[in-house]
Amino acid sequence: MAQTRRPRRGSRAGTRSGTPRPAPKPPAADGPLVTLDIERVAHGGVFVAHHEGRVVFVADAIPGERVVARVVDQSKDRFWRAETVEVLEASPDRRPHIWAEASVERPPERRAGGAEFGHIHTARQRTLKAEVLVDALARFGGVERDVVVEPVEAALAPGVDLDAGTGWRTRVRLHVGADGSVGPYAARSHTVIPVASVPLAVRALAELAPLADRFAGARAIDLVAPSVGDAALVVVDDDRMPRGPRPTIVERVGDRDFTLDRDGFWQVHRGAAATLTAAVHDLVDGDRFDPRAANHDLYGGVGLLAAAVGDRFGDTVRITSVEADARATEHAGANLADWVGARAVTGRVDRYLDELATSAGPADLARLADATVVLDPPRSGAGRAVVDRLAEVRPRQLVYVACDPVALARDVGLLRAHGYELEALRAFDLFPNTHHVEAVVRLRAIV
Ligand SMILES: C[S@@+](CC[C@H](N)C(=O)[O-])C[C@H]1O[C@@H](n2cnc3c(N)ncnc32)[C@H](O)[C@@H]1O
Repeated sequence: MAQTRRPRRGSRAGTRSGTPRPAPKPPAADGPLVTLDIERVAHGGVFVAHHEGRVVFVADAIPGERVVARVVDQSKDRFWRAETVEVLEASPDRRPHIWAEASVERPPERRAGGAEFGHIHTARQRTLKAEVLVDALARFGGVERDVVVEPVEAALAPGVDLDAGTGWRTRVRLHVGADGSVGPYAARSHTVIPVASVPLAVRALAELAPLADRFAGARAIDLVAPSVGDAALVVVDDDRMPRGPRPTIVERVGDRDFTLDRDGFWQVHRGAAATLTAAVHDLVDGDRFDPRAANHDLYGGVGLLAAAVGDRFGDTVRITSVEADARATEHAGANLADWVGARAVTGRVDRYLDELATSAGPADLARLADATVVLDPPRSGAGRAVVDRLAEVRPRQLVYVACDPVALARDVGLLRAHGYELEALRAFDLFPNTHHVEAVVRLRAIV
């Protein structure tokens, strides 16, 4: 079993920048108990109630329920945070939390990180995620739109239980507590919850998890199960481990293989890469696609979504993958090597677009205006600087892959202000039992 000392680069479920987040303030264990009527879902896996004119964000609840909750954070004037301690009137959509059996002490399932919807039946989880997306698009994007969150098969993972929403994660980060216990962080805290197994993970990782106890001196343990080859346990920041070459893994999507660093970014389960590839493949409008234009895959990673475009339109299509991580770009170049029109460049998207906007001559600008741009930014979204630059070079269609509804909605709002229109949207339940939802949208330049 090989180990590496290098912290993993950003992943959807971990720290996306690769730098550890500061520990949030621990929740108060002695806050007041309040009885609350749960009104609706909010972004971030919590639910909205009111108490004496104040908004309360409540964990572990379901709209329609009446609960007793402990207030764990009163530091803000306008809203409090609370955690359900007793359900007085339960929703028919409530079920035992998926962590309940795995946890070795109680009541950690109430605060387990990464499975904020684990107490809700899977179908209702999807309607709640749709409500979050609809609300975010209306509030921050100015778009009224119905949304259906589609279920996703976690392809080829033995032991996956689609109904329970378990057994799908191929990457898991476990943290090591001061007492040497190993497990995920509790929600909004750096308290480690010891778990005997990891219900969201594919079976190969759940089987590896108990071994993590042997690495109590490490800062964290990453469990990685690539679709090709064996699962591995990767120790992060353990000074006892020798430095070595950075190991690579192979992930297979359809009949394409992608090589990447074992600690590099990859989608969080096997069905996710295939689902997003298919969605990008379908959402690019073929009538507007110009194979000779300056097409781009921004935040390109190791070339997954560029490959989706190549698979649809042929490998003579021109496309440039732009990615900040030099190693990922190197892999993208190799992964797309059989494709004559593809190239991969290392760079931050904002700087790359800046340079493009200032150095492009009239012919380049025309090729950019005819282009299709796929973008799959980190959770914080593309943001104003990138959106402004994109709008300047004005590609005729954008296909935007987003893992955060609010960041997506904000960027859609900015793009609409620049004369883009949201034309198509699909949303996927790539992360059952968590509050996360993935959306793929197409926008077109209208003016
Ligand atoms: C959500 S991942 C998408 C990767 C790829 N599209 C895929 O599906 O595998 C975001 C990628 O953006 C890269 N990244 C983050 N910030 C960036 C920036 N400012 N400029 C360029 N790439 C960035 C990360 O290294 C990561 O590979």
